[in-house]
Amino acid sequence: MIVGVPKEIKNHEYRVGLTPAAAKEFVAHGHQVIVETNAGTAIGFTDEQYVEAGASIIATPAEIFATADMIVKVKEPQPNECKMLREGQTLYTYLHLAPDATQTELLVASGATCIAYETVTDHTGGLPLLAPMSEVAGRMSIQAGAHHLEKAQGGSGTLLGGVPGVAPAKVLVLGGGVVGTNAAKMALGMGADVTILDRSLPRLRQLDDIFNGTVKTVFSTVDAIEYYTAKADLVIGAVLIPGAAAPKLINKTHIASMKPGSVVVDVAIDQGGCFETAKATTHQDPTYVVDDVVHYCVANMPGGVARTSTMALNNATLPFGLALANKGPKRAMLEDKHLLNGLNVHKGKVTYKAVVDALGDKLNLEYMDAAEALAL
Ligand SMILES: NC(=O)C1=CN([C@@H]2O[C@H](COP(=O)(O)OP(=O)(O)OC[C@H]3O[C@@H](n4cnc5c(N)ncnc54)[C@H](O)[C@@H]3O)[C@@H](O)[C@H]2O)C=CC1
Ligand SMILES: CC(=O)C(=O)O
Ligand SMILES: [Mg+2]
Repeated sequence: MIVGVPKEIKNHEYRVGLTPAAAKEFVAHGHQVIVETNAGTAIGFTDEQYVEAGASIIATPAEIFATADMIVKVKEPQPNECKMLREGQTLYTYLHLAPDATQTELLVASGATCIAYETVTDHTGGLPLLAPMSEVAGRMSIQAGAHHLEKAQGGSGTLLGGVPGVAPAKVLVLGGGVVGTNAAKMALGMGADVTILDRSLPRLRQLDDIFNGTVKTVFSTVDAIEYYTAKADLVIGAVLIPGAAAPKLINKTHIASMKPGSVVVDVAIDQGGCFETAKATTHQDPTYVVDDVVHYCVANMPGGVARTSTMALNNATLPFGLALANKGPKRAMLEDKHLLNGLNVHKGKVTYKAVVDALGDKLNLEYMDAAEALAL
């Protein structure tokens, strides 16, 4: 199979779909790998390294999309990329379709087989291709929050850990999954006073064990959200219902109740965000202010530490990517229900229920079971 790796084009996105080491694995399995020139240069993966790995360097994205059987990316395809996809071609990348009608419409129109990293599952009920980026974004969320609590960044001038004689800042983490756990680790490490809200009691029990009582765990209710948000210096939005639009847990009234100069980091913004006041921002212009509360809502946070993120992402995506290439996408998915869960769009059919729930009426979409769609 010909595996194509275009350069990412989202704002300040320097990650790349395959590292040279991953490209070498595909070549070792008898595949041809084509990489757009300078796809990884910004993070130290040079064209020469890809050539040494056995890949070919291609001048333009148009040539990659025209030639490749499978496109391996990081971020959701931008409109001009969607328009280059075609039936019979596989797209393997993050998609986040539920909050994105434009992309969904374009992928349906393309006829291509579109596999979303973020909905591939594992036998523990986890999301193995989302997890590495959630680890990164969770850790970064505290760095970003601490930075924006500084006066010069619009914050209240609060140090997360406090100092002897001055109490630490209060950090509220909404959602104690991968992002939330990694955020809590960093916040604790900096000496903050951390509370995690989740609606899963088993998860709260696990968190209590993991943190050995050093974080407060609270069952997520409207009342708890109201109470803890008003007291927090920093709120991290980290909830997820896989593949679905994020629930809006924090409304305008909650935001208005916060202290001036408090900071919210909506990591869940890639699924539409869990703050009513959130809108996606970029690394170039990451924040805006609503009711004196600084909002940081960067939809591709791991792109900020693109070298670490690319290696972490490839560790997770490589085995599934090789299965797709070695067996062909159809057989690979039919033989692995966890990979099949990644299929969101195939031959114009939407095969992920939560996407149809979010956009079905607006786009006139009908849901089709993934295995059934693969038989088309
Ligand atoms: N902005 C960015 O650059 C990035 C964003 N993300 C996003 O971060 C979000 C979280 O991802 P993960 O931590 O991997 O998900 P996860 O599935 O590991 O954790 C989500 C947690 O939210 C909890 N939850 C769901 N509904 C809730 C509610 N109503 N109240 C309280 N808790 C609730 C679940 O019980 C679960 O523990 C996702 O939207 C993901 O796409 C991930 C990586 C990068
Ligand atoms: C998960 C995601 O959206 C990202 O890593 O950019
Ligand atoms: Mg206020």
